Amino acid sequence: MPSTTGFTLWLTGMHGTGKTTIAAYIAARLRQVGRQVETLDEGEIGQELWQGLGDSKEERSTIVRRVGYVAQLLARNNVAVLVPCVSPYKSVREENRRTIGRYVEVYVDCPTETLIERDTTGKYKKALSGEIPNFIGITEPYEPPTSPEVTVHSDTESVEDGAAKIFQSLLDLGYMTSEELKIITGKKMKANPVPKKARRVEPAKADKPGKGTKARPATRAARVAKPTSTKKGAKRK
Ligand SMILES: Nc1ncnc2c1ncn2[C@@H]1O[C@H](COP(=O)(O)OS(=O)(=O)O)[C@@H](OP(=O)(O)O)[C@H]1O
Ligand SMILES: Nc1ncnc2c1ncn2[C@@H]1O[C@H](COP(=O)(O)OP(=O)(O)O)[C@@H](O)[C@H]1O
Repeated sequence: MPSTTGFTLWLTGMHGTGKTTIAAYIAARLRQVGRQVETLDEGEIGQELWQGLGDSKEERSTIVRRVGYVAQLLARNNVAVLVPCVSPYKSVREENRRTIGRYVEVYVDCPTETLIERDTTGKYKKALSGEIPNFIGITEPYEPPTSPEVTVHSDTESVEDGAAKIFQSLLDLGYMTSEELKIITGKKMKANPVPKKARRVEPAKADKPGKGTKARPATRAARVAKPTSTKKGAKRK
């Protein structure tokens, strides 16, 4: 028996891709089977945990490490922790993967053009006009994961489709049981166990960008409207 039934489901992706929506869907279903669930939403917990921190690469990395630390504390105490967090830098996410353990990375992907069209919060408009400087995916690169456990394409897959892939991965990794998933999905899902050796814990070495690791600077978006200001270290808006 593992020493905890907790795990961390880390959803990374640009702002507006659907991380929070998918996390809320998963959280509700985990509660349905009696799981203790915490969602660490960077927007909500930010005021408490990183009040005053700005938007430089270093500060963003600190934020992601802090969220990772809290996730680790909760997950080792049987909590299913959901983390919808842009977390743009691959090296920091991999650092968290190593320290947190029982970690499942979900890359929520969506073309930048679609994000700009959706723009449910108006942040892309502000980023493109330069009102929000250093915006990830517009004026700052987003580094996509190379081999996440799950990739969800939120422009072509529904929330339910994305969640089904996530549940399958949780079953394969042994973090959820087929009984729990039968209650949630109404179907008998079969596990394709991931051998312990094949589980992704990357060695602690500096990241070299390789195939598929190219950062996404949203070049088209940047061409659409060049922001008027690129001030570093500005406060998060
Ligand atoms: N500069 C920059 N670049 C990219 N994304 C940014 C930036 N500033 C804020 N955000 C994202 O906006 C989401 C909500 O932000 P909030 O204003 O509620 O809070 S906060 O900025 O996290 O403090 C939240 O994203 P989601 O978690 O995807 O909703 C923030 O990460
Ligand atoms: N397949 C999908 N998965 C998730 N969200 C989607 C999808 N299709 C459209 N959306 C919409 O996109 C928006 C994503 O917002 P949100 O979940 O807050 O994103 P994020 O947390 O990544 O910033 C929501 O309005 C949601 O309804």
